[in-house]
Amino acid sequence: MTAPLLSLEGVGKSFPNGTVALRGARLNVLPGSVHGLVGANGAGKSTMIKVIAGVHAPTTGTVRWKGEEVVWRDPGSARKAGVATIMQHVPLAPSLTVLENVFLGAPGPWRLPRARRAEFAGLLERVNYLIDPDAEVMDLAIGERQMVAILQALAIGAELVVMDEPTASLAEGERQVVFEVVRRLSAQGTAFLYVSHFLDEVLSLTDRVTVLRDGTVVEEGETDAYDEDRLVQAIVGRDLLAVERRTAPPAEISGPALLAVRELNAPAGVRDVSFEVRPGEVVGFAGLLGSGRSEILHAAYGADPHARGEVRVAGEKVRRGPRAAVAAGMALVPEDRNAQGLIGTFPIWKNISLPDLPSLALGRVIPGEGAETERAARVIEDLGIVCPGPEAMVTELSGGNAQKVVFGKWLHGGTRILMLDEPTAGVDVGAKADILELVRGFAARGGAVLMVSSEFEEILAVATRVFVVREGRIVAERPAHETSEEELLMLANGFGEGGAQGAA
Ligand SMILES: Nc1ncnc2c1ncn2[C@@H]1O[C@H](COP(=O)(O)OP(=O)(O)OP(=O)(O)O)[C@@H](O)[C@H]1O
Repeated sequence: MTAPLLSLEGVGKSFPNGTVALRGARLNVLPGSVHGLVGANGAGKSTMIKVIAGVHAPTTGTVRWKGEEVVWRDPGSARKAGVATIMQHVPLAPSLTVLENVFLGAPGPWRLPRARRAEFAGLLERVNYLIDPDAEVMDLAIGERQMVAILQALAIGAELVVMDEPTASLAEGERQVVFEVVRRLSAQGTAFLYVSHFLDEVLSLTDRVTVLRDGTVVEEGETDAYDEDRLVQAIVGRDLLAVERRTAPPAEISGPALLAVRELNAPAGVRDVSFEVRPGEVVGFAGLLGSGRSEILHAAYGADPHARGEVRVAGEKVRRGPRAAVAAGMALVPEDRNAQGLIGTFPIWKNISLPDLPSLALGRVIPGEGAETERAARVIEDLGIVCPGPEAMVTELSGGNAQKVVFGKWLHGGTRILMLDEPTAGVDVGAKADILELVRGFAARGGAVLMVSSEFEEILAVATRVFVVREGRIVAERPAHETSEEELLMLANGFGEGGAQGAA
């Protein structure tokens, strides 16, 4: 067998709070290979990446690079050795240009425009991609930023590129570009460690795969030996019950609208949107990235100060603004949950109680008697949040588990209308099924749900009705049990008959 480029043996990592994130983990990344790393939320993937990137020192075990034992005490040492790590929230300098970003970490004087430009052109040729070197990074789409990060890795001569969920927020076309580049560069000899919850990506892109569960490696081998079922089995440690698609019309949904939206317009890209949602309904918004699907949710919730239109909850007009929306029983779970959903310096229980903050004594640091800890414990249980308990700080959670906290805080309490933007982004296959079940249960108890998802399969699994969104408008409406992923995709792309504006 080829000697590994990077290998981890018996690597353990414990955090000061006692959490053991890795125990005796191993990994062998072969030169020029694409190696998949998968596991449930909290399994230890990010911790392993951080050990490789020199962010965390392992508590036990050894790291070998090209056969030599190494101790990388900071990210600079790993980078110098040839390991580039692209984290999920790509830390580029937004006010610098593409060219400046690409050579930010490169050795030598970087203000030598002419030489740098020639080098830049060479890098573009290697990846077969075009991007304006003088564009400012803040103006780029997420997919383009991802490419800048890859170019940055190449500029420092990385032999191993570690990518943490690189396609999580990308549109289909952009995902394909990333795959293309990974394939191309691995053929040229660059190795990749690829972390993703999208198992279809892992199956089609990687040569080898390692499965982590509870900090230990439970499987490793050539990807060809796996199919999706076997990977899921290894990840969650049990067979997973698929969330069954609705094949029949939902039980009679009647009564007056719980949410009525009229003539919603916003400069962010919402045009003449009107619709109603009744108690018990789950309405899916299917559209491509940039179609305005998320903007509609934000405008209806009152999070967009420039939006105009009328929003009524149970017949009562709601004033604009998140405060009034929450008071009316609306909850928005945004896609970017880290930035918008959680307070890092608060423990889990307090984050979960946040929607009721006015009723909490300010500055309290221990859980209140009964209700609050109980609620937090229930959310932890319902969503299978991996954590030491309700007192754990949210900064100590894995990415997917932190997302579950944001989702969970709205599930209990006074929420009647749940607006979900990509509710399962970043959560593992097991938790995905749990979240979809909870969405169904919330509606069954008389709530109304609005859900945006780029995975149409997921919309079809829980929605009762689907609105297709394109260019800021609802261009078609379908009962979920009468449509298919193919039809939704056609409509979202502007093919097929338009259909009525989706007023209920
Ligand atoms: N700084 C920290 N302090 C304490 N515990 C931590 C810290 N960082 C991570 N953990 C814990 O270590 C475990 C592994 O977390 P890690 O982030 O590696 O999981 P992951 O596999 O990347 O999950 P996800 O898919 O949700 O991103 C989790 O139980 C997490 O709560």
